[in-house]
Parts: sequence; C-alpha cells; structure tokens
Amino acid sequence: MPASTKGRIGVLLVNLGTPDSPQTSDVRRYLNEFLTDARVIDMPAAVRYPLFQGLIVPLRAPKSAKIYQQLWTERGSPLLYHGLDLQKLVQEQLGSDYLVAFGMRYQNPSIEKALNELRAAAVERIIVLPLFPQYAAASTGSVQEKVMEIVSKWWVVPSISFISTFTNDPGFIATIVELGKVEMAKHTYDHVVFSYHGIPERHVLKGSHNGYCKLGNCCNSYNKNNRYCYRAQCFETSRLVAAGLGLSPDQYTVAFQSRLQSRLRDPWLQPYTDEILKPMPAKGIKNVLAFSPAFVADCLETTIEVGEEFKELFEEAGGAHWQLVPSLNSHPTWVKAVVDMIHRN
Ligand SMILES: C=CC1=C(C)c2cc3[nH]c(cc4nc(cc5[nH]c(cc1n2)c(C)c5CCC(=O)O)C(CCC(=O)O)=C4C)c(C)c3C=C
Ligand SMILES: [Fe+2]
Ligand SMILES: [Fe+2]
Repeated sequence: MPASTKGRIGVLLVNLGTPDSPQTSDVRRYLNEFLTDARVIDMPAAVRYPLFQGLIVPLRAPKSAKIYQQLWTERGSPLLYHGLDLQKLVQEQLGSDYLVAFGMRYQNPSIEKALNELRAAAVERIIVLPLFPQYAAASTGSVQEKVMEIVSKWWVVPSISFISTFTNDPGFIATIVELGKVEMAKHTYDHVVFSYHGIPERHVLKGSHNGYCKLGNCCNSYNKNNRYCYRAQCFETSRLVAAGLGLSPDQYTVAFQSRLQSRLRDPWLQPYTDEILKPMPAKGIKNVLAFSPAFVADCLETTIEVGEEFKELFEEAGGAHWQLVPSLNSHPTWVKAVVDMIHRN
C-alpha cells in the first residue's frame, strides 16, 4: 500500500478587524491600517496616505475611540470575542481532521499569524472563509489579497480555496430568520429595515461584469451576471430573510449605513438608513425591527450605529419602538451553517 499523503484540512476564518484597545492611539493605528488599504480607499497612494494618515484619521481617531469605549466589554471588542467563540465551536464540530484558525484583516490576531498556525501544522489544503456574507472588494476582496500576498512568499504553497460569498446560504439565512422570529414574538412591528454597511457606488460599478450592473433594476434579481455585485447580494439576502419571515415587499425596506460620503463627496449606495427612518413615524410606522445582515457578529456598526444611534433618530422623529436583531455571533444554527459550508467546500 502506498503511504497516504492525507493530512488535516486548514480552515481560516477572517473578520475585518478592530483596535487592540479603545485608547485613541490603538484606534489611530487600526484606522491607519484600514483606511490606507487601496481596496477600501481606492485613491492613488500619493493622495490616500496624506489625506487619511495625515488628516482624516487624526481627526476621526479620538471620536471613534469614545465610541469604542462604549462598545468595549470585559472580553474586549465584540467582533473579536465572537470570532474566537465561533472558531472554537466550529473546531469542535469539524473535529480533528480539521484545524481552524481565526484572523483579522486589520490589527490582531493577524491573518499572517493565523496562516502560520496552519502552515506549522502542515495542513493539506486551506479553506478561507472571509466572514462577510456579501462579497465586496473592500472586505472579502481585501482579505483574499492579503492571504495571497502572504502565501505567495511561502516556498511551498498548499492548495487554497476561498468562499467568496454566502449571501444566500440556507444556514446563514435560517439563522437570521430564527433570530428575527425571537424578536417578533416579543413585540408587534409595523415595518422591517435591513440596514447594510454602505460602500461607494463607484466600487459596485468597478466590479460590474461586462457592464451588467448599472445600479438600477439589474440588481433586483440575483443571477450569474451579478453574483458578486454587492447591491444585488444585499437585495438577495433581504428577499430570502423576508420570505422566511413571511413578509411582503411593502413590509420591508433595504438601506445602507456607515457612509464616509460626507467627507469624500462621493455617492454611496442609497437609500441611506438614517434618511429613510426619519419620515417613517409620520407615515404611521412607529414600531421598526432592524436587521444588520452584512455583519455576522455584533460590532460598532450594529450595536452602536443601528442599535443606539438610529434608535435615537427614530424616537426623535416620533417613533415608539426601534429594535435591533442581534447578530449571528456564535448561535448554534450559524455554527452549523459554517461547518456545512466547510464540508461542501
Ligand atoms: C460588511 C463588510 C464591510 C464593508 C464592505 C466595509 C466597507 C467600508 N468600511 C469603511 C469605513 C469604516 N468601517 C468601519 C468599521 C467596520 N466596517 C466593517 C465592515 C465592512 N466595511 C466592520 C465589521 C466594522 C466594525 C469594526 C468593529 O471593531 O466593530 C470603520 C471604523 C469605525 C469608525 O471609526 O466609525 C470605518 C471608518 C469604508 C470606507 C468602506 C468601503 C469603502
Ligand atoms: Fe466598514
Ligand atoms: Fe448590480
């Protein structure tokens, strides 16, 4: 019998990143790394570095640090500890044929450290799962570029595969539906808002396959031509979750948050969440259930922006009840969905 070359399969789970602490200096270091990434700020380096490292980050870091201080817990940043919990639970379910590592695109634990753990274990191949349900060049694409940059320097490069989108993954959708039903059992809602992290419209158009995507009705169906169109993916996730919750199209709105547009004067995906929620109470929509399906773990953009800032705006406009549905975090249905995605790969 020839000797078997079969080894463990490496799994790399990656999320975006977070500062090491909520102190301004750590937030500045994190934002400097994040906002000088050419996939996030797609300007020439000669403009990007002076504008962001020299001007925007120094102004933003103290304000962001205050928000991170609100978000921080005894276990640190939620994005980090939920990622580590997910890693542990997925490892337990996959068993010893697999080795699961966790890394962050920006700051710590770094992707390089996580990949080195897999390399030290001589894994047979590596499956990379960026924890962004909808593909965007600024999130998934950036993780892919970083992974390829690191492994391209290894003398021996094992087989590597990427799970680039899971926007319509049945287990992912089922978990959001389950979490939504828990909230709907506690309260009656007039309307549902799906609020996604925004990106500049330009980013969507740059990824348009043969000019298929024009930011119009083209994104209303999800097909082979717009598989990686961020806008079409956000609509697809929303449609599937709405179907799971038994909502008709007039019972929900898809919107986009977290724009940097005011400073860069660049249109981002619309409508903007903070703008659509203000007129709702005057139209009789007083109770809103909000989902954040671009994030698999609670973070600054969910807990603070959707859970607190939008709630405040909605109540100021006359709304009675604004409720954020928690993220998937380490929900058992989500852990199983990740395990299933790995097995299918
Ligand atoms: C869901 C995927 C994400 C995409 C796409 C994305 C694009 C993108 N983001 C910025 C600017 C900022 N994002 C910030 C925080 C942040 N972004 C994501 C995810 C995506 N970003 C997450 C998960 C988080 C939260 C991190 C946490 O620790 O909780 C921030 C920092 C927060 C702040 O200072 O307000 C900025 C800035 C751009 C410009 C962009 C695409 C072009
Ligand atoms: Fe972001
Ligand atoms: Fe599109």
